[in-house]
Amino acid sequence: MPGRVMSEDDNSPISAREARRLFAGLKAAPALVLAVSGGPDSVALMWLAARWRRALARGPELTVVTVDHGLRPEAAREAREVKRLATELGLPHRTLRWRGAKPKTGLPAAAREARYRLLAQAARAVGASHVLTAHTRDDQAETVLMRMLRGSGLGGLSAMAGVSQRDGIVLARPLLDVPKAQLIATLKRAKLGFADDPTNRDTAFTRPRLRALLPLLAAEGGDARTLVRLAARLARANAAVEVLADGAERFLRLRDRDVAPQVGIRSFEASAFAALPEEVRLRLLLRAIDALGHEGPAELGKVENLMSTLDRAMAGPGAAANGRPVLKQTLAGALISLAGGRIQIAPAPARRRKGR
Ligand SMILES: Nc1ncnc2c1ncn2[C@@H]1O[C@H](COP(=O)(O)OP(=O)(O)OP(=O)(O)O)[C@@H](O)[C@H]1O
Repeated sequence: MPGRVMSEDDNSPISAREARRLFAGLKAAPALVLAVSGGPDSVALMWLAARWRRALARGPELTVVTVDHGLRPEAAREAREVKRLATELGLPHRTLRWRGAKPKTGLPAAAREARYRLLAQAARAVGASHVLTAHTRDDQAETVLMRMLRGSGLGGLSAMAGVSQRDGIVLARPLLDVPKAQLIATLKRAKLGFADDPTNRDTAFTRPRLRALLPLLAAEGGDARTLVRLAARLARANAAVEVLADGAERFLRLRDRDVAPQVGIRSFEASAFAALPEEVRLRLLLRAIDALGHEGPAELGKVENLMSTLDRAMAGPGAAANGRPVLKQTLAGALISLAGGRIQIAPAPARRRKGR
């Protein structure tokens, strides 16, 4: 099948009308933090948000925040450049530094974690309800691809949500359906410069390597739009499974009404649990382990292994008999046991905790 040809719209600058639609849900917020690295996407976000806000009689206060991860010598200069642009647009700007030890492995993930923590702190400091990032449709497609290669579950393959919560702050991605090419066109039209972060092309990292694959996939018909559509469909299925898991949890609790609830312990009747669909059982285990374990979140693959072990133990002799547990296993700081026909999930004893 020939590759999809980009529509003209994919390359056109974003109009004021289109920007009003992108930011429509944010009008009533008291204040917004714009996360701006100085790269093209986030400079475009800043410019579009400033233009949108100027056209409103009343609307949220905007504050631009740049995080300097302390990893590249140019970062401080780039932050100053963002400040200059923000000031030109009449917006206040703050630079926040990631201090402390940097890990030797998993540096991009640790930097991202630190960045979101600092952005949430900045939002609280200025009374903002939301942090806005400039993730684009291309970023979303890369995320889908990364997670496909990792063999992620439904939740992971749903990729990034347009709106989510983090540390009590709403994380919004208003440009998630916008192709990067449109942001570049917007910058060109506005005659705005931006920083070129070489890490984005550094093939020592997975994401840039996968980014290079995207044109090849597009030539086979799997362009960004297709990958993003896949993520949206899986997000829908994922939301449905979550609702089923809510219902199953209520059902199991109802069946448990004769059992005195113990604080900090979840317990399911094993036969009722076994009758549920596999994906729902996995969610229930994941939820209980994440809620009660102290090393979460649990890895999906490990919970899948645990469930196979549980299935075998439930089918084996002695599972329903009272007495010694037929299974006892720790996972992500939670202790899972099967005894007397019940599955029980509790915090793992302190002495089993990592590093103690
Ligand atoms: N150092 C940073 N300071 C503030 N916000 C950042 C920073 N790095 C990333 N972000 C935010 O997170 C979004 C996605 O991050 P990602 O690493 O994909 O962006 P980037 O390639 O560094 O920069 P850009 O998306 O601006 O081109 C950015 O669009 C931006 O909104």
